[in-house]
Amino acid sequence: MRDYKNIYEEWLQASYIDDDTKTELRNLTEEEIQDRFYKDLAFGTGGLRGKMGAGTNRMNRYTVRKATYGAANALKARYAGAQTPLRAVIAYDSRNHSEEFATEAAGVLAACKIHVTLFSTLMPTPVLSFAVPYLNSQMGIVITASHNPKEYNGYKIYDEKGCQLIPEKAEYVIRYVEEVRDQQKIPYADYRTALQEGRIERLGEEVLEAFLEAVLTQSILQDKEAKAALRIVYTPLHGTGNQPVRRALKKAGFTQVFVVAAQEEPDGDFSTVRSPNPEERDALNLALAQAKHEEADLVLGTDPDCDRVGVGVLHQGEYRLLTGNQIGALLVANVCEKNASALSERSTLIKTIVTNDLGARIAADYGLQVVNTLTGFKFIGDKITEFERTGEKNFVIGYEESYGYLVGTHARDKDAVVASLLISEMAAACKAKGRTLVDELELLYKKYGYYLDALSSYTLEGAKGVEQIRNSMAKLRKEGIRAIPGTIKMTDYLQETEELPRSDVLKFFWADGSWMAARPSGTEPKIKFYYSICGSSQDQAEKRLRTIQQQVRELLEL
Ligand SMILES: O=P(O)(O)OC[C@H]1O[C@H](O)[C@H](O)[C@@H](O)[C@@H]1O
Repeated sequence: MRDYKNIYEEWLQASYIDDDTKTELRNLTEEEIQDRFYKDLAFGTGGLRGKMGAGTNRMNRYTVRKATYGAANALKARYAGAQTPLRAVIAYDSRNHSEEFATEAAGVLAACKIHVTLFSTLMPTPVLSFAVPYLNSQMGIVITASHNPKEYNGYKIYDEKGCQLIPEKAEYVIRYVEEVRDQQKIPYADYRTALQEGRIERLGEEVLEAFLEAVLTQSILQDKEAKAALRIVYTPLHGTGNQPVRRALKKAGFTQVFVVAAQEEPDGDFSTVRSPNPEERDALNLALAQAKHEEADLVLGTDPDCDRVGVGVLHQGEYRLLTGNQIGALLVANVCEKNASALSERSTLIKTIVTNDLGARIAADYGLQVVNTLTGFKFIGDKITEFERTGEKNFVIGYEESYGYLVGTHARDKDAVVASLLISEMAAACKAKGRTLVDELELLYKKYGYYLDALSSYTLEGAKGVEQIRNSMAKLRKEGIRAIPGTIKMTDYLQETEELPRSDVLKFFWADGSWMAARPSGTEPKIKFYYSICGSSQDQAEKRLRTIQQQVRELLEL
């Protein structure tokens, strides 16, 4: 371990470290000092993500400045000799310190002679993705830790198409970030002066309007009466979705949208929710309670940076939460149906290898090609760019089981604004026929067979956790096929496959098409198990799922 105490002392002595940071540092226990200084917060393929606080292993203004200086140098190197002036767009979410970190990043870029458009207010990640090419910029930065707990923040970088950096592009930037060794040498422009001089510009409304216009072009339902009849309860979970989602729904003709008042305002403490992640059942608790009261047909909840959306549907008097796989399948069916006449042999669905196959089956029925990527929407975004370049395929829809969907190419990241619009339109069309989205899903199951999907994740923190995850993957790799009854094949994505880069993912298959995948999370200290169980009925599939889950738990002692 490096001499963390020495680095701690350096921070305490350094003239460039502010007084509040020093006070925070002086009050740390020995254990905390070690945790905050034993390493630098790694700038990985997803950018920076970590707990906020003072120290080299935390998200703070100094680690943000360092990452930004590296990114600025990488951008300048990449565009060396080009005549175009360099421009970047910066967005931030509702987290504590997000706006401050965004301003810090702007100060560094301005000092590096890169023009900055900094949003004047909090903004969803998909709007940033849209804004980068819209504002003729070469780079985008979003300050957000997405759906992580409140202690966290993060820093993601986008390329000139508005796609989050794929690993090879990120590695190029990482090299430049690692070269930044002396914090004192990082140039920094005073924010107010740079603003006055026009090196930093703040805007928002015009870009958001253009984004919403692009979103509205994806509408799949014209029936105004049907839209006006749908009752929706929406929660932005204290994040960036509030304005964009409401405005998109309003423009599309939804007049009965009730927002959860207690979760409407931005709040970096996410005070009314255990975790602002719509994947977690209880994230929608307040919205579901209000929905009961309002007799709403549909419940929508977006995460803090509004790239994920969770859905509840009133069905036979009860609210049923749909999974990401289920929503994805419904979207595929409805978007293909609506655009059937425009589809061609080049039309393509993109999904990840841990997303189940129902959507792919439906897409294939409409003649779509299906492309699978590794986990991460950046891989889906990058495929869209590739399709544009080669002209060989046309993007129709992309989604992941982790509640992220994109229809249209206005953004290159998952977009909970367009998804909220389309989900509401699907629900409205159903209601007009006296049905619900759950009925619609049952029809799909009837046609394509029953698919039960489930995710089990285990949080294993710290160095010990890393080791436990590594051991579990190794054991599964070695013994899985023998130990999990009925499996007939294992694909190991660490081995070379034809179409995908190597990745630590294992997938086990059963003869009837059911599968289970295992991988360490790339964003949280977790090992994740994804199940896709085929069956003749829900009961049968659920029973089988429970048995397999038990077998996996016993094998890995989880
Ligand atoms: O399973 P993980 O590696 O933690 O990733 C889970 C999800 O995290 C983020 O939301 C990414 O944008 C998604 O693309 C990814 O699916």
